[in-house]
Amino acid sequence: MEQSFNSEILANLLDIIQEGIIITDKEYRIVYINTTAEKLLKIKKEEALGAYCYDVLKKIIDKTICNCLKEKIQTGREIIQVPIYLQNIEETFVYISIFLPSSKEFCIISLNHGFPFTLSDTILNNFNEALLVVNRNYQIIYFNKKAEILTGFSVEEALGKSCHEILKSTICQNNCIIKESFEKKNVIKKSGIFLTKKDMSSFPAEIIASPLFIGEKLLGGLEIFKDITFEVQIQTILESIGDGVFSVDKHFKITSYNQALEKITGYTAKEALGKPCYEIFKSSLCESGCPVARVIKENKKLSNKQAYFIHKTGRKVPVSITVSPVKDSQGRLIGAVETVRDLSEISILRKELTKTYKLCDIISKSPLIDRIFKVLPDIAESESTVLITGESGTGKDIFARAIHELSPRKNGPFVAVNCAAIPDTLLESELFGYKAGAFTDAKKDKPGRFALADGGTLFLDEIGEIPLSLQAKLLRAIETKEYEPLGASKPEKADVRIIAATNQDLEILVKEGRFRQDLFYRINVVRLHLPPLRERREDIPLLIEHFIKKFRASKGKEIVGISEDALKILMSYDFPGNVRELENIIEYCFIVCKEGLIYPEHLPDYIEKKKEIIWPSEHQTLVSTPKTLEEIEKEAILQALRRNKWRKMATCRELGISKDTLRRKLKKYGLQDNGRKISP
Ligand SMILES: Nc1ncnc2c1ncn2[C@@H]1O[C@H](COP(=O)(O)OP(=O)(O)OP(=O)(O)O)[C@@H](O)[C@H]1O
Repeated sequence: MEQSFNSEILANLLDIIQEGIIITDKEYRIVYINTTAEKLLKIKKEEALGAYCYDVLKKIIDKTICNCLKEKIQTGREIIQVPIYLQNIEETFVYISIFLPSSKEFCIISLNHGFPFTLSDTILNNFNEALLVVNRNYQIIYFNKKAEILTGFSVEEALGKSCHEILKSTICQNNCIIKESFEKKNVIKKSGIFLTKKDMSSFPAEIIASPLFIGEKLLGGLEIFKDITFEVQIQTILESIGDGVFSVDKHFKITSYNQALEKITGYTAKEALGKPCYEIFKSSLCESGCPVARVIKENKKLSNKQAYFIHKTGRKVPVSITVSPVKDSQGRLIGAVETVRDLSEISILRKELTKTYKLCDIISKSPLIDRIFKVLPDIAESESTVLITGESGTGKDIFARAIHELSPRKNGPFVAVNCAAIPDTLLESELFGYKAGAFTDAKKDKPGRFALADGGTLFLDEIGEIPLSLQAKLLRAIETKEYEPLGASKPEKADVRIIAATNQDLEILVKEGRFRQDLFYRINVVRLHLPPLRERREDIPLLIEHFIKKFRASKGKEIVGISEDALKILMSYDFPGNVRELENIIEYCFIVCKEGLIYPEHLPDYIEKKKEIIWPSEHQTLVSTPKTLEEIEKEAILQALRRNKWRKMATCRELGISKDTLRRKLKKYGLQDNGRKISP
């Protein structure tokens, strides 16, 4: 049968090719076997010729495979490139192809020295990544289509070459990745390596190298490489922006992660990549309303959602996040990208802006008040007499209470006396008490405020109103801690700390001879001046909120805040009655307003009219246009009230009218109805 192939040239040619060739007759008896096939099958030409091919092959091919091949040949079917494992000494893999010419006169069996792929060539060529396979000597034995495109070398140029000649990567010389994978017997992945193409241009690549073993025996290795120019460009962009950016796949695994995020979360990209996003960010939204899940589900962008992350150190980081869906080239959803803005600084600034100081029941955001807060504990700690000055309603009373609360006397009584509210004739017995029989109505002993305040604090409000006749006795009581109740034969002791307050200028009263200088010096040991509300307008919104809360609780009305317009009006109002006036205004609003927000129409009328008629500014002349006598009188009373900080008694004194007359005039001009509290 050899004669059928009597062309010696053909026989010689077949003999030198690297492919094993066996030719059988139609009975599948071997009529030709070339040298490569002899070597591969470990059989001598003489033994093989005339033998049935499957008798020869089954010695080195797994029986089941051999039977399967036999069956196929017998049914006349061709076999192309089936990888088979030869159980010869070298234990190699070969591709077996069996061609049956149409005449079916003979059959050609070819044995390709191949590699143990279970994937067919078609699959490998359609593989998305460039792929090459090397043998143990780093010679390329497989090179797919993508590898051709990426490197510019054809498969013919690549096969048989050493891989470094084709890939020419920056790590080929010293850090050969495939060599490393052989040594470590593991898959190695490297990114940011530059590969040089056939045309000498280069591109950044990611390479995965894997050794190929059969049992313990190293056969070679494969390299998968891809051009990551786009990713590098994107990464460069991502690194150059200040916001944190990361992307996740559909399973919430982090696929990219920029440097800004490392700062926000404390986790490096290395720690984060490949992890589920909730493990890294631990956001306040992770469990309840995961925005990434929502975006993936609804395929819709989500903007500026406020949340916080937990930093690696456990600190809460306030953030604003925007999440967008990510699609592949065919428009299929493949994940999401999230941008993260760190709001820490903004919230620090916001906190700074909304910083409020609170001490006991006093709230403020004014640095002027904060300065007082800072010294108040020390003042409280001392036993010194304190003089609190400030216009009416600025908070002298609550500051006095705060001093008491912070002092070592806090468990003792706090007794307040408004010296202006008690008629001069009664003030002495009110302060010092009396003994039974001291005067006609004195049936039994009555302790005074000094006695009641024993071991605690006595707050003498409006101390400027104390008549001169009583000032000497008061001075003695403060200095010696001893006093004599009316009708007493001997002094009594009272361990009292004095806090005095006034809205008058005591120095002027001293000059005018209406206040004793020695008493003034005695009480003016520590002086606190409370600025009027118009000098700390920043407190207005805060106090409005405070009073709304207070009245909401006590009056049970669902008033939740103040409208911008109403706030604007109050912000530009001068508040001659200070915090007390503001408190009264809000209380008035709680009567007029049903629920929701306080609007301008809920504010007392006089506030809007103040500049026109009711509250002329201090510099406005009384008679700028012709006025009626009544108008002049009304304005004169208002000016006097203003000068006397809205105190009736002082106003009466200045105008030389009685309290009754003033009361009538105020009623006549409707001044009581305007919401302003006028002190006695
Ligand atoms: N900073 C503040 N925070 C909260 N409430 C305040 C503040 N300042 C004043 N108030 C409230 O305003 C009202 C008036 O304050 P307070 O009676 O202390 O003023 P005052 O200066 O003693 O007035 P007067 O001189 O007329 O006696 C009180 O209800 C008080 O609780």
